[in-house]
Amino acid sequence: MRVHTRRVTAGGLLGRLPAPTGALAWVRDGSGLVGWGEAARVEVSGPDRFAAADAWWRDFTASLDVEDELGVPGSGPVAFVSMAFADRPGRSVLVVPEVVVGRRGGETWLTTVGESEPHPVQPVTRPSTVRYADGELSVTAYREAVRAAVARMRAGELGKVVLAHDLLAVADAPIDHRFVLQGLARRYPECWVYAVDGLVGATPELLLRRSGQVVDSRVLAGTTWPHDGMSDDELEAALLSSGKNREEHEYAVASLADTLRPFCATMSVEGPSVLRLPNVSHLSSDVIGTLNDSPSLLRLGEALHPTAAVGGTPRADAIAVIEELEGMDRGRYAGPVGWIDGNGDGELGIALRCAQVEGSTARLFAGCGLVAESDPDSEVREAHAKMLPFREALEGM
Ligand SMILES: C=C(O[C@H]1C=CC=C(C(=O)O)[C@@H]1O)C(=O)O
Repeated sequence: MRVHTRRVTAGGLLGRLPAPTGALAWVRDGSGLVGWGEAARVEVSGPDRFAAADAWWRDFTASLDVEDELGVPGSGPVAFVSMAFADRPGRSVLVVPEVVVGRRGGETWLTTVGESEPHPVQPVTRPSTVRYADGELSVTAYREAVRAAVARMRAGELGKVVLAHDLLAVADAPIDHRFVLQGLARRYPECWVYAVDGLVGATPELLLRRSGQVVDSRVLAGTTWPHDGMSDDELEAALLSSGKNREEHEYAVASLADTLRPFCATMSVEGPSVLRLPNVSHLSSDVIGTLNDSPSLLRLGEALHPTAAVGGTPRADAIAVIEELEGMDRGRYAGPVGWIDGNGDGELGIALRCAQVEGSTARLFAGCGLVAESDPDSEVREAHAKMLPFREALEGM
């Protein structure tokens, strides 16, 4: 199959997506990648899903006839990736678009894969009404699950666990993924706005980016949101001095850094500082490293997932508590999402602040990191605040 990348004149990315569904995107503040059409796709599952996806991608790219004028990360063959959170059940997806448009550092490129059919551009539509209903885990059941998890941490069974719940949004017409993506991009330029196989969202958290030998990650955990008339500066100061939030954050940083360190010749951690978003603020740390070998981004993602930003500490105990107390299938929420290229480079975020969109229904997810000091009512409010980006984008606010 022939793959051809060439420079094109600059222009927006999300505005190029031709159809209401099937959008592929990974865009932050106007830069990134969008794609459409499917030249190839693979679905994998189980504990070996990363290895299976990696092997498939290596075989697929080895068979390609590539002409790439740029030779930068994201030019040449690209697959959009969305991995299931859990080993089972779960369906992970890699999609190779027929057409990719990429943009970084003032350069814009277009890649075609195989014989691409023309994709007529359809107008973007918005729903006129949206109704909400409980998902698999209602808000009240979530509060009880949080209470039970906190009791276990107070009894010393584990240090941290992240519990999530879901919410159904039902629109009066099939949801146009581009409408949601554009709304998210407008309000959350600091986030990576993404869409892969119907999972649509805007994540502030980068699991790992690999550009040659350099890797970096943005770890988030510990959250506040506007309340009690506090100013942004007061909220920030309270977050930085909160023992409970710092503990949550330290677990998340340690889980990422301790796993990444053996792959690196050098590694440094900076933080925490505060990342301010319109709906919430997070404690945020940046981890930067130089690899001592050349593992692909997918194999690195396999080692790192799930960090304690979405799982917990110890990891295996936290996964068992999540399975027992959430009792729902997270699907691809909280799994790695992003893109990889033919050199094993790419970007994997953590699929947060998202929904699985099917027809006129969206299943929204949000979770909260819990430690022994957590208060169930506050965690319910925090999860609500984390669902606002998707809700507002869907409602056109
Ligand atoms: C699990 C989520 O957020 C994670 C990322 C940032 C802060 C978090 C927290 O403070 O609980 C969570 O660990 C989610 O948005 O669903």
